[in-house]
Parts: sequence; structure tokens; C-alpha cells
Amino acid sequence: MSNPVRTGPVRIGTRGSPLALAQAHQTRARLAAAHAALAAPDAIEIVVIRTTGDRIQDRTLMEAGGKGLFTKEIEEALVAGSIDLAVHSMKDVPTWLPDGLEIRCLLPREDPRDAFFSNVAAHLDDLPEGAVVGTASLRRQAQVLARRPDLKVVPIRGNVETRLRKLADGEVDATLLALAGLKRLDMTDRITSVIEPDVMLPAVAQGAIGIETRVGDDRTNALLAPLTCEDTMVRVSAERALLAALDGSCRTPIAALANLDEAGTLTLDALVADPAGRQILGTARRGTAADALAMGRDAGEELKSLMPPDFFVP
Ligand SMILES: NCc1[nH]cc(CCC(=O)O)c1CC(=O)O
Repeated sequence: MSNPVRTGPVRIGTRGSPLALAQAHQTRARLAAAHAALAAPDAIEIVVIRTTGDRIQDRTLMEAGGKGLFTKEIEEALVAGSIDLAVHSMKDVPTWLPDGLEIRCLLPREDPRDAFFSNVAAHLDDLPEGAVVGTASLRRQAQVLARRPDLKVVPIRGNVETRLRKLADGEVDATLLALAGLKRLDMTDRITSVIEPDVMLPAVAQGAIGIETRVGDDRTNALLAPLTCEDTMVRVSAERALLAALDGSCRTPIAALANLDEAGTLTLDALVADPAGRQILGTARRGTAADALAMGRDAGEELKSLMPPDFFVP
């Protein structure tokens, strides 16, 4: 049976966190700007859905285990037809989507770099010996410890306010967050400094917003077509092809960043690390947009073949 054409409001499914809501509102604004018929106040509805990831506050996400903690319940609503599109941080979207769902639309990517916060140092390199860095991200942990083996990394979670309070209380000396999220929340004034990718390579797809729909939902896919950013598609395709080659089921810290320059050259930098930061294995590829998937796959296969067993987090 084909999808009947819906005529009601376009329903956007999203998590309820401030960042997720900012991303859903950005999507609504872009849809309204692209389609006169969607500019009416009741033409687009935002439906807040609580995910497993939102319920887990006391443990790090790694301990909670499993992929798709921030997407599962939203995807279920999409499959069930109670929403028409789901807005995600692509960083949180698992390598493989459920059957019947697709991500054809990526909004223009925000700055993919990480931001550094500290009351005791201007940069990661200036932290005093033995300083405590709060992060629950194994990717950030590994890169911090590889550069500064003297530092101590402790897991912290929570929103920006919670983290800044932990900094102010001296519970941690520094923390790291994605710059993209801070920009979307209009909180960049709280940042101490931005970390360059050669110091801290971002997560796959960091800074990209993806919009997931039902395969065959022509109405929604047509509405989203003018919103998609081709450069972002190419870059994120290369990075996610790397992730797929490395096999999303392993929890090794992975970082990757693809860039596309004005001449059409696509570059991909990628690394895997052991969580303790004792060893980082990096690689790079250069090509054109047409090579995005092959570059990602090839770089991923190289890293996989180089990885010793102790890179795998049990
Ligand atoms: N893991 C949570 C998450 N997912 C997406 C972002 C930031 C926004 C983005 O990368 O687009 C964050 C917070 C962070 O890492 O600081």
C-alpha cells in the first residue's frame, strides 16, 4: 500500500532538550521560509518525544550501552506515522537506520570543532599538571590523554549550565563541548577557546543536523528537498562511510572530519584510539565529492586492519 497523501500539519518529532528544540525550531523556520504554505503558525507542529538517552542521567552513556539511545523512540513514532519527520544531531544517529526510514536531508553544517571551557587555563595545553578534565566522551578522553598523559579524565554529563557549575565548584578544571551546540543555544560567550581539529578531531558528523523521513513519503521528502545542503551531504557521507567500515558495533573511540574546498577537493582525516590515549592511529584521504563513500570506506578499512585488540572497549 502506498502512503496516502496527508493534508494536515507537518509534524516534526524531536527530543525535548534545549539543543534538540533549537534544532527543531531551526528546521521549522527553514521549512516556513522555503514554502509559503508552511508559513502559517499552525502549518508545522513540533512533537516532543522522550528517548532512553533523556531518561539516563546518573550513568555515562557508555555504561548504559547500546546505540541509538537518542533516536529509538523518535524513529518508532516516525514508523508509526505519528510524526512526519525527525530532526537529529547526526552525531547521535547510529550507522544503520531502521528499515523503511531514510535521511535524505542534511541542513548546512555548523562549525564541527570542539570548544574548551576552563577557569584555570586558556587552552588544553596550558592546564596545570594533573588537572581534571570532565568528559564522558571516549573520543575526547583519548585525545586529551594522548596529548597530556598527566591529566585526569572523569566522566561528567549534563547540560551546559550543569557543567559550568561543576567548573565553578572546582569539581573539574576543564570540560569540552561541541561548538555547534553552543552556537545553536547562543552560548558561545561562555567558551574559553575553540580547539582546532589537529588537536581534537571531532566526532563523525559533529555539527550536522539530519532530517529522517519514511521511505516513500513523497510529500515530506519534497518539502525537505530545498533545505538540503549538498556540501554537508558529501562531507557527512565520507565520515559515515568510515564509521560503517569500522563497524558501528565496536565502541572504540573514532574521530573524523571531511572538508570540501572551493576547488572541489574533498579531504578526510580520521583516527581511532585506545580509550586511555596510549596510542592514536590516524589516516587521511584526498579526492573529489564523487569519491566520498570510497574514501570513507577505504580509510575505515585501513584503520580497522591496524587496530590492536586492546583498542576495543569491553
Ligand atoms: N552527544 C550529545 C551531542 N550530540 C550533538 C551535540 C552537539 C551538536 C552537534 O554536534 O551537532 C552534542 C553535545 C556535545 O557533544 O557537546
